[in-house]
Amino acid sequence: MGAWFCALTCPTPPSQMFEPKSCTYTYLLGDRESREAILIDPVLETAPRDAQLVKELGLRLLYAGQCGGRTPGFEGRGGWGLGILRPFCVFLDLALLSLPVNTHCHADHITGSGVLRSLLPGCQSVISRLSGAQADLHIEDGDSIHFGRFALETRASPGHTPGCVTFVLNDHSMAFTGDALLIRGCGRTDFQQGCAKTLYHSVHEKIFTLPGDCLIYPAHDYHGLTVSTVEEERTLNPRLTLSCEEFVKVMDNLNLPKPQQIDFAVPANMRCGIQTPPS
Ligand SMILES: N[C@@H](CCC(=O)N[C@@H](CCS)C(=O)NCC(=O)O)C(=O)O
Ligand SMILES: [Fe+2]
Repeated sequence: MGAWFCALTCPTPPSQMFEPKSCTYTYLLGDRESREAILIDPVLETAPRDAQLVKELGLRLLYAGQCGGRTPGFEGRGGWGLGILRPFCVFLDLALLSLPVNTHCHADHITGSGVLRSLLPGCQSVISRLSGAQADLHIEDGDSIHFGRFALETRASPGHTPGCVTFVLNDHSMAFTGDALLIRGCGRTDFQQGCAKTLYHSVHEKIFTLPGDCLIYPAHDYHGLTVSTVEEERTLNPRLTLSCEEFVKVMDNLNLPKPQQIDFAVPANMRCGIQTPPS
């Protein structure tokens, strides 16, 4: 496989970038040939680290413009933005950018997307339309985000929030599940219009239907775990192996403390994590 994580010289095993305060994983994926890259779930505090890595790796500018149909960069089912056709990808020699995409409107940290837009000129943020959050580009179920020879397929996986999506690499070798599916766990459903029944169906229909050896990369881990597989979670996840009815009961009785940053993270993330949001 030609997609790599984080280090050009280290295609395997994939590495992840960690933000310790919220235990968030940020993933950098790129195509060796074109140098186009995508950042999944960047965090405000570690955005400078991510930008530095993008620069060190000599990534080319991936410019995400609004577009009305099929473009070299995006293939969506519906119309994009205002339907104005503009090129999605513009390459600038040694430009320093990748595309930050968010699996959902996070409650526990402020997204790094807004800061990355400043640190890496031309960088544009992506989130699902159903999140209701502001971004340069809004994606929907079935949309593909291309980077070089690769693409991430967007699979709507609501339940933790209504706008949650899972990104699946086009060869189905890895899935970035956000907070829908965590390793031996799943996202809570007690805020942000969460719904346990919806989450159960999302995971079973959109993630557990992937090949058993598909790698699962979540947005968080609180136990030091880094990666799982569809087969592992299908058989070992203590919540998602229950019946839907039992799952709902478990989720209704988690009694977790609310995330420390929720009161300011959610409003900020609705505005791309910055005070001056993209229009
Ligand atoms: N203690 C953390 C918040 C932990 C938390 O609530 N995590 C969420 C995912 C981020 S919105 C979650 O869904 N957890 C599920 C679980 O079973 O732990 C903090 O204060 O930030
Ligand atoms: Fe979350």
